Amino acid sequence: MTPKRKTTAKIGPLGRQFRGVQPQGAYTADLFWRAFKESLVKFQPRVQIRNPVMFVVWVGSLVTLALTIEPNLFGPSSASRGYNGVVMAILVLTVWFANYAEALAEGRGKAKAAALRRTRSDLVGVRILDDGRKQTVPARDLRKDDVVRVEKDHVMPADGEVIEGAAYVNEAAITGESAPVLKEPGTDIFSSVTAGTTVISDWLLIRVTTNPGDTFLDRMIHLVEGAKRQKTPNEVALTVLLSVLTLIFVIVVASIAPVAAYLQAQINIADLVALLVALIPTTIGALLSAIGIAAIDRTMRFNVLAMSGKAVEAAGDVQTLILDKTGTITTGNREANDFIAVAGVQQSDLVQAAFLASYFDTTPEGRSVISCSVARGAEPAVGLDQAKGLDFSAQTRMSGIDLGDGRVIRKGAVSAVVRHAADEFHASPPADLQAIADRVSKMGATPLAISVDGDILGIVVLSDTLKPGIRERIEQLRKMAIRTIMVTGDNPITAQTIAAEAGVDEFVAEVNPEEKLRLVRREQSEGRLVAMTGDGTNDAPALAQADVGLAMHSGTMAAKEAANLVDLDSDPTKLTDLVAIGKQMLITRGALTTFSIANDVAKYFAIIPAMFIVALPGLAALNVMGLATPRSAVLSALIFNALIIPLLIPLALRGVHFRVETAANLFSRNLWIYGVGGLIAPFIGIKLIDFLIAPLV
Ligand SMILES: Nc1ncnc2c1ncn2[C@@H]1O[C@H](COP(=O)(O)OP(=O)(O)OP(=O)(O)O)[C@@H](O)[C@H]1O
Ligand SMILES: [K+]
Ligand SMILES: [Mg+2]
Repeated sequence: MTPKRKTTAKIGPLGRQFRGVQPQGAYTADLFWRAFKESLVKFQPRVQIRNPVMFVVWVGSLVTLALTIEPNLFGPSSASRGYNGVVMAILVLTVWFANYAEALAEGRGKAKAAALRRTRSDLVGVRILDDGRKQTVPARDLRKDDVVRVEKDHVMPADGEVIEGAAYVNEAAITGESAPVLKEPGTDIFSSVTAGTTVISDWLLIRVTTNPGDTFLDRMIHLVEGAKRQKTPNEVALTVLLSVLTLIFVIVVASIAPVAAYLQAQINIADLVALLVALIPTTIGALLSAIGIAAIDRTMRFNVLAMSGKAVEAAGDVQTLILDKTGTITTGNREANDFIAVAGVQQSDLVQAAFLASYFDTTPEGRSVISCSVARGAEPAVGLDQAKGLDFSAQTRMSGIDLGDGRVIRKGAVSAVVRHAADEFHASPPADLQAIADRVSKMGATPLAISVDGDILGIVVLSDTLKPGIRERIEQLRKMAIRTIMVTGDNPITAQTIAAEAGVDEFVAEVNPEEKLRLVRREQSEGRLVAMTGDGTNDAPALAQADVGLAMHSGTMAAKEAANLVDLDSDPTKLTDLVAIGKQMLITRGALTTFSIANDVAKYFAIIPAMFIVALPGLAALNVMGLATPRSAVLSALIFNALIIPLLIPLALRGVHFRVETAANLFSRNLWIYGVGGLIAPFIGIKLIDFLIAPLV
């Protein structure tokens, strides 16, 4: 059992139509300055070659550099040194803008990674040797199974498991959440500690569970830094498409030279380069990687760690969302608030049995049963010291106690307790039990049956409430054509009530963790991309199988390792935010690709007539923009081509405005805005630039 119970029901972007609620990480002057330095480093050929579109521009700037030095390098040319030099300068600027966009997108991740590195660099641990001696060693010398003692105000040197002591730990360095967490031995979650967190009271004895380099902190640094950032599948596909487009334009432009020679039209190589750069999709080529990095950065500001860009991208394409009932759709603070005895049983006997059944039950449900039963007069019985507790498990759906006097008390899902009574005591359930349970379930509450030696005394009512806003969220998911499936270990009637209240498309009740895995597989076999959340070790297989697996940081290490996203706030409803972030990234990419390609059409009308005006006066008809001179036409187109990049950087980093609507609506709206807008903008922009620079050239 894991406490995915968060009292706060945070409703993120989707609930507020995404706009204006993105976490604000301001771009500081320092970030701009760092990005500037980084952008210069990116001029290296081995960086440029990774982006074929911009690489062509980069090569173009070398060619025009050569022409600036020797204008007649490729044969007699009417272009002056100065003209070639200006073309070169604009091309260098174009490459630089692309470098800057990427550097700016990477900046925050790098800054965060640097902070995490600092945390890691000065970690030391006090190792306890077999003979009991203490030895202070740097964290990098600690190995799996070493035992270390961590005192108040010390930073945890390694990931580990508490084996002795109890202390409050501040995990802010990792999770950003400064509320201290109590760590103690013996529980799945509360006994695991993370390197980089600080003990703020008492002391702990820790058994190290990871070797240096494998800690969660190391993994975080690795991820955040994106050092080995891999292109996502869609990004690769788009890069290939843009490269092919670029190659086609290289061939087209190269074939202009012989045509011109045949027509005896003298054309300048610098103009050919300019034409090529204007035609290839430089806008999206320059901004593509920034869009992807910015999306990962945005998940990070939501306090979600993405194991890869692929996970964020997949979130945008998800078609099925598998959501837990308790703690995801409902607040998960299931509270015992009533006891209903079956006919012939005293209410006080039921209350007392419920109390005893929960005596060793440390789950929130168990503690709640204790406090409610104590309020109604239950009290510890004699002989509890010889009693043996039975922990709750999602498999058995029961918990309980075996008392010293031989009594066996059980509490759990009604079907589980009925089976237990039949199997162990050959007892059949009271006649009115099912009716009481169904009545409770119909209200959306969870009935727990209590049995003593197979006699079922009645029902404890665990009530739970829907998270505020969850219904709206699910409605929005439906509008985006995402199927929602609620899974729960609870009984079918409670499940149905909650499912109806929340408005999910489907629900599956009485599931155990293996069935979650099967459900993920079933959806995938029907060709859908599946997302799910989880926190327990039991959830790990399903998290690994899902296309998007979001693990809770409060969960077990196994779950976190299996998932491709980890929520440091442990708020499972964030899955819906991640879908929004992923979708927004895909939409931004699509919109800017449309814009980029539409944009290039206009430049063709500026440059072609300018190039051939002398040889083919008839082409003047193409000069629809009425640009001043051939020179100013080429330069205006090129300047516009460069300037559009920085103008669109904010949009690339922020993402285009995202609204919940169907894919078809979205597509046609974006086609209008970015397609038609992309067609018109350069006509205006180039004309304006031409007007400004005409007197100068
Ligand atoms: N502490 C407990 N002791 C005994 N029975 C419990 C306890 N907690 C839950 N149960 C019973 O076991 C069932 C299954 O619990 P489980 O945690 O697997 O699922 P759930 O919490 O109901 O749903 P979800 O999968 O949405 O979290 C519950 O519906 C309830 O009937
Ligand atoms: K272009
Ligand atoms: Mg549960």
